[in-house]
Amino acid sequence: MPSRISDSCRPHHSQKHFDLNSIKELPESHAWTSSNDHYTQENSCNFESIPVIDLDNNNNNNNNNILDHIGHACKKWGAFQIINHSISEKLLQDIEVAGKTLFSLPMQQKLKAARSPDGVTGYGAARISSFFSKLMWFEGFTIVGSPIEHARQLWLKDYNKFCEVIEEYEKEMEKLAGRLMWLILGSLGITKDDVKWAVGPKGETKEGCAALQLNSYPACPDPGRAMGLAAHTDSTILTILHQNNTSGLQVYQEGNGWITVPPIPGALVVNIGDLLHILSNGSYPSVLHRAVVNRTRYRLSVAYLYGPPSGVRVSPLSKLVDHRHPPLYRAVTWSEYLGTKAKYFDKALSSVRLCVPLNGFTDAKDHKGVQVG
Ligand SMILES: C=C1C[C@]23C[C@@]1(O)CC[C@H]2[C@@]12CCC[C@@](C)(C(=O)O1)[C@H]2[C@@H]3C(=O)O
Ligand SMILES: O=C(O)CCC(=O)C(=O)O
Ligand SMILES: [Fe+2]
Repeated sequence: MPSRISDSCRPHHSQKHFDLNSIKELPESHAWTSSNDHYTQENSCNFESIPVIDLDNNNNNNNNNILDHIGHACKKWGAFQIINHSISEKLLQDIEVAGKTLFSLPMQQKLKAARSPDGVTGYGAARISSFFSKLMWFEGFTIVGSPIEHARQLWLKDYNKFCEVIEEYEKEMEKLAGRLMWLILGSLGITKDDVKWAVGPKGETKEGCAALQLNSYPACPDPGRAMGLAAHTDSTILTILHQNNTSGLQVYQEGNGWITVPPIPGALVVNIGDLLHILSNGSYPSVLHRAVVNRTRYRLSVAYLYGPPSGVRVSPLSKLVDHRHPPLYRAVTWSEYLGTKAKYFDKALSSVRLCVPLNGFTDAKDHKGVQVG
């Protein structure tokens, strides 16, 4: 990802680094209550979760069938799981091992690759921490492109395997993300002819920008009062998430509250991000989601955050705009939007909004009447 994205993310405060693995009692700094940022741990029971979509054409009657499923999932949930997606089990295992190896290093070692105050990549707390009064039970590592510089800081030598796995994962995810973007847009009746910025001279999908985020959630002595990763939407077109076999991811659904997304071996979760919300002119709202933690089990997730190519200004697609559906958002580059998110967090989408539509539809989060966090 280009440095321009790096310029846009400035944390508001620095924090002490806790070694969460060795803490036996939840510190006050990590104890969330209902008064902290509208925090609520209540989960809904007995509700269906996000759909599982089989990407293998042979298992669906035809491509239209997949598009219908995807369209329905995007409208109703803003998220879905995919199976038969072409990412091998081996690569998913390898990335898990790479993540675990990194997070099990001693703290002083991980801090050698700490994210700098105005940087994007490296080891650190959740970027959105500055918007909350309590700390999250979380440690993260962000990679953009080659991980080699950080790998050198972490290990000095023998980091080749780690780098190979990360690069292979990024390569495979880039292909899958492009394919998913076209499927999702296809479900809105959009073709390659309608999105010039995404198509190269030979009709190929242009390489987008992306970040790989490794998320670690150690077992927590008091999970009911802790928060893994507070509620947020991603600033992406879409995010592809791999979670290990410990549940924790929850999506928010109007009327039903927080719904757990169960880990399915080999499946990947796809989240609609804010830029797709903008592209679709509000038809496919970005999904509010969070991660909760577990008393006994370690949880790891790997998010591939996919955005448009550098410098591209994303705005509601003209095919989705007419006199009855005026454009709801102004054009933004990913870098600009990340800057907006770093400043306004859950108000970022509203801050690039142009007008209130005739049908009275509001932003996903306003609509849900939920305050993020
Ligand atoms: C490209 C990016 C999206 C992200 C900010 C970042 O520069 C790299 C990390 C991403 C992440 C992952 C966890 C949730 C999130 C809100 C955050 O704090 O860092 C997202 C950011 C985002 O989507 O805005
Ligand atoms: O760990 C998870 O399940 C969620 C991670 C996430 O939301 C993110 O990385 O953006
Ligand atoms: Fe996320």
